[in-house]
Amino acid sequence: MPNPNILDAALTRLDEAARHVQIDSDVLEKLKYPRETMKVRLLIRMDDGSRKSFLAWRCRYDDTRGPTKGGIRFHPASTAEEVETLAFWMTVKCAVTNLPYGGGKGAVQVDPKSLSKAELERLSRAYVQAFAGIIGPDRDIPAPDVYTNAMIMGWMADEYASIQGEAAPAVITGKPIALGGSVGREDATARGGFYLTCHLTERLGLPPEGLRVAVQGFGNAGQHVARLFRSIGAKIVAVSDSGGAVHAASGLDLDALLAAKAAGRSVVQADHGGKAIPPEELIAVDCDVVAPSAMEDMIHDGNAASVRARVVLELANGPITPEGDRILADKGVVVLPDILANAGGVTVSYFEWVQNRQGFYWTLDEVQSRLKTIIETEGDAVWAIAEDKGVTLRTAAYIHALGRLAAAIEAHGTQQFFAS
Ligand SMILES: NC(=O)c1ccc[n+]([C@@H]2O[C@H](COP(=O)([O-])OP(=O)(O)OC[C@H]3O[C@@H](n4cnc5c(N)ncnc54)[C@H](O)[C@@H]3O)[C@@H](O)[C@H]2O)c1
Repeated sequence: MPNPNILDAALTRLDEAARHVQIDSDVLEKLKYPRETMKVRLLIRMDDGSRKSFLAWRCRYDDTRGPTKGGIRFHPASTAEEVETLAFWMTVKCAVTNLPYGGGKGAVQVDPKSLSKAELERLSRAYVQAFAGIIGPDRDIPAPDVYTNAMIMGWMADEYASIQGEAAPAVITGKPIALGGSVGREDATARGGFYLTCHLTERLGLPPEGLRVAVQGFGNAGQHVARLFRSIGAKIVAVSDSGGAVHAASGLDLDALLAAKAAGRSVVQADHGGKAIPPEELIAVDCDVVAPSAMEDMIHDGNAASVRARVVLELANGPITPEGDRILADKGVVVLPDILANAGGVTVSYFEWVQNRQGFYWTLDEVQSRLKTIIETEGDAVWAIAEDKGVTLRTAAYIHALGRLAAAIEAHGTQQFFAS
């Protein structure tokens, strides 16, 4: 269940960053609340002929730097506050990576595993019917998130095109390639985090070879990051999903785990070559990098002290609470913060939007090398701020983002400008 104060906790990170820079008070005032959050009830026809209602939201947190951008989550525990927090993080993330976007997010409170495929399609189309006035290629551009995928984005783009009476592929990213998606989008979130970790290996004090990696959450982000780390010879020592967790100090059989997921089974049902462990023990396994890739608030004051990894790679959004952060910093664990570490997804979503608008499509090499350049450039900038100001990489990333957000907000005139 999401923490009801999750937005307040997220905003404390911004306040912490603001203490290290000189910015106009307008900036924090503007970022204190979301610009707009729309809540609707989606009513769909179920396969048995009955009708069922689902709560759904779309939030546009801030659009100073451009149209709002952010995924749509289908999850039974989603709330308005969670959506607004995720939209706030998107605002900051797009500023860290210097994408010409503000931040948005959406969700449907639903357990998608309880729906048939046809019901899932009706729900996805109903979402776009409800929010067609708030989304748009120059207004608010959704993408996949937890329990949504390329096929769902394709249904949504199709529904939007029917409503507008013309094709508008740039309204949504993460689409199937055959429907205007970008090559390289599928693994982009994981790839961004992977590039960042590899780029900083020496500075992070990680062994260049024989890296041991644990992955919490084995969906899009988790599966791809495991595959990418394996490609450089790393061992995947533990993984988990909503069905449980498995561990092998000598390395799990990743192909068996991926095959089980592809067949719709949990990691615990795979022929993984290790042993099942209680899911809460995953973050405490002996490894070099632990990559939370599931939900928010997974590392907190109750378990942060048990983390044995040297580095936490935040592929999930908000997996560490502020108290958890403090404990990890005291232990000397380096956290690669979500707003930089998982920004590969929105970066390649941006590339997809650019390609849709140009009607000109890039090669995989072009996508990956542009992603690498952005992640490494912004990673270096964040690292330099952390060194210069003696702050964590998270605070440094917020400072970096705040500089760009402030420049945009202050360009409309500051308090000093209007009062003088
Ligand atoms: N997909 C993207 O492009 C993208 C981009 C940026 C950030 N993220 C973030 O990454 C995280 C994962 O997103 P995704 O797209 O990979 O979702 P996904 O739906 O593909 O996978 C989520 C995974 O988490 C697992 N999970 C759920 N609850 C869990 C729990 N309590 N313990 C362990 N595992 C659990 C699920 O079983 C599933 O394997 C989210 O925080 C999301 O916001 C995703």
